[in-house]
Amino acid sequence: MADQTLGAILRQVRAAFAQAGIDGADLDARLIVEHCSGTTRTDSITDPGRELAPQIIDAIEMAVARRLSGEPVHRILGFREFYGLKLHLSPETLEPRPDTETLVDAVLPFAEQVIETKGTCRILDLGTGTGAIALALLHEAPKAEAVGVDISDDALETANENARRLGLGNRFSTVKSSWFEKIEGRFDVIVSNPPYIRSQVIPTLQREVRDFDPIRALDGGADGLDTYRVIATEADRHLVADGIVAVEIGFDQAAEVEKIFAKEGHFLAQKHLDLEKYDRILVFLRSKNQVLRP
Ligand SMILES: C[S@@+](CC[C@H](N)C(=O)[O-])C[C@H]1O[C@@H](n2cnc3c(N)ncnc32)[C@H](O)[C@@H]1O
Repeated sequence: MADQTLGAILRQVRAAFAQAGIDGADLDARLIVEHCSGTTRTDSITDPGRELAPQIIDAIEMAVARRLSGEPVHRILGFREFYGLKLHLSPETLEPRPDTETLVDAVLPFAEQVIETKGTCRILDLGTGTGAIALALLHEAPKAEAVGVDISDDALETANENARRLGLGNRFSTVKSSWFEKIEGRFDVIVSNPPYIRSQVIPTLQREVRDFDPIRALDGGADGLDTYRVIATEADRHLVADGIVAVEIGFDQAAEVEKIFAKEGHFLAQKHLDLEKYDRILVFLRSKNQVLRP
């Protein structure tokens, strides 16, 4: 990189990403340059002539090479924002997606309703990954408590570390378990963004997802619905009488997932759309008479 000022480097990185056909080339360039140089967006506007030190240029060049080889920008940075929280990523955690914020929105009014009557709300997050869903709920509902479950030690370590950094560690605990296997007790809310991609579709996913998100976080079995069957069958043993189950689903899975839950006696209470207007979140109740806050 010949001109080593902040403005020039940003332009060069942006051009390299655009030429490689990277979606969101502008944003990725800015995130990488700001992260490696410790600058802000304001710095690039007010001080574009700032000289960057050689070790910063080296770090930017390395990050650019990783992005050009297909690694997603947040994997390179090592963290991603979710519901306004900075969450660290690790090799076995899924990068939390904006659509999953809808799951937090869907559950929050119910959690607040439970807190008003019971003083707390017990949440079980199945397949917690970075802890995204549980930690966002705990951050928004300061009297709630959550247990994050995962099969991956690496994910549980990362979720605990995220909880600690966010000051939520005293209300968050983790259990290594295959779904409900090692879970004891009952919860007001069971929430999950399970793996829901059909196994045969995985090789066709964008390389950013296929090569960098852990397969275990994506693969939902032959029809993508394996985990919904487990949750629908076993939730009853772990829910209080007026508890709810809220799950994220694939864009075309609403009817099938509703059927799986209905077969086990759960009533569909709410459907929530994602940012692209697909049914993305389903909320189930045990009783038709229960009233949920919208
Ligand atoms: C789609 S990711 C969701 C991660 C996080 N909740 C989020 O929304 O960003 C699914 C998670 O389920 C975990 N998982 C896969 N199989 C599991 C199993 N048998 N038992 C518990 N967790 C499992 C994966 O390790 C992964 O963290």
